[in-house]
Amino acid sequence: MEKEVDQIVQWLQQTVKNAGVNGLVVGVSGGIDSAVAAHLMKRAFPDDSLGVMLPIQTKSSDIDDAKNVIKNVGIDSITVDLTQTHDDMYSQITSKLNEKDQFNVDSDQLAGANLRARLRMSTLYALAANYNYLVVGTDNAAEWYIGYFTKYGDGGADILPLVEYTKQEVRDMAAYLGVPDKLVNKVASADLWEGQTDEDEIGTTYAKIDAYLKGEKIPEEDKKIIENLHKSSAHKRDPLPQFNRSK
Ligand SMILES: Nc1ncnc2c1ncn2[C@@H]1O[C@H](COP(=O)(O)OP(=O)(O)OC[C@H]2O[C@@H]([n+]3cccc(C(=O)O)c3)[C@H](O)[C@@H]2O)[C@@H](O)[C@H]1O
Ligand SMILES: Nc1ncnc2c1ncn2[C@@H]1O[C@H](COP(=O)(O)OP(=O)(O)OP(=O)(O)O)[C@@H](O)[C@H]1O
Ligand SMILES: [Mg+2]
Repeated sequence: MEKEVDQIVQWLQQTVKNAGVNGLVVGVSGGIDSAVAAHLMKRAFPDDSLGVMLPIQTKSSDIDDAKNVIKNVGIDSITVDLTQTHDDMYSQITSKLNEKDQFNVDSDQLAGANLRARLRMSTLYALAANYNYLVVGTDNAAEWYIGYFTKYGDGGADILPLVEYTKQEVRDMAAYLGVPDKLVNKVASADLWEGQTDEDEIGTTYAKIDAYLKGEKIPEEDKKIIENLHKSSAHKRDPLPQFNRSK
């Protein structure tokens, strides 16, 4: 693990150097992925790493977890509460749709949820520009493979240090980096709506997705879920479709 961590840290340093910027910024949610990212960043750039807490109607226990991550890592931090901004924007959008009698209740939960992720992304980019930093995305291999992220939301980032690590590998790395057990074993949640958990929404478990990615045999039903999600989220990983004049 020590070697893996050293390699990621060196890669972070090299990538920042190649980009001609000063350091790195990440959103810290109180979840495991951003805790690991923050630790790695602190190792790479002790004086040029920023952890940002971006609550949007966030539970106080998650805010406490995020504060503890900031404290344990010893990283510089900023909190920008986006609750009011989100509520204003969301109500403007829905009231305009209601005026036209075109508000789609069925898509509402996800549309509102993705708005949160995109507001967080916008805030991180504003801070990145201020400090001349890059935005660190926290997607792991499982999330990336099935497209479990908001396009241009948490998926909108400059670099992805954890994208080749399974969820379990991220947990193992967290334990090595000294993240408290409580967080290492915390149920993964995107914090996009009350009571949301990743595994409930996805319909399979991280353990099964990790196993699938390692080429191990998993139940047919889970394999189908994973393969369907991978296929339907290809547009999030591929380059943008561009009209080609010469064809
Ligand atoms: N074939 C295609 N080619 C090009 N673009 C295509 C497309 N199909 C849809 N699109 C576009 O993509 C949009 C749908 O993608 P997107 O907006 O991402 O939305 P979607 O994939 O529907 O939802 C995001 C998922 O990621 C989860 N999430 C989000 C944020 C954080 C986390 C977390 O773990 O923390 C998890 C969230 O709970 C939800 O399950 C469509 O509205 C459309 O604009
Ligand atoms: N309240 C928040 N404040 C700051 N950043 C956030 C917040 N919620 C989500 N994010 C950002 O969005 C990323 C994606 O969320 P995701 O839930 O996948 O990761 P996590 O919370 O770090 O770990 P886990 O998946 O175990 O919950 C986070 O890693 C973080 O960078
Ligand atoms: Mg989370």
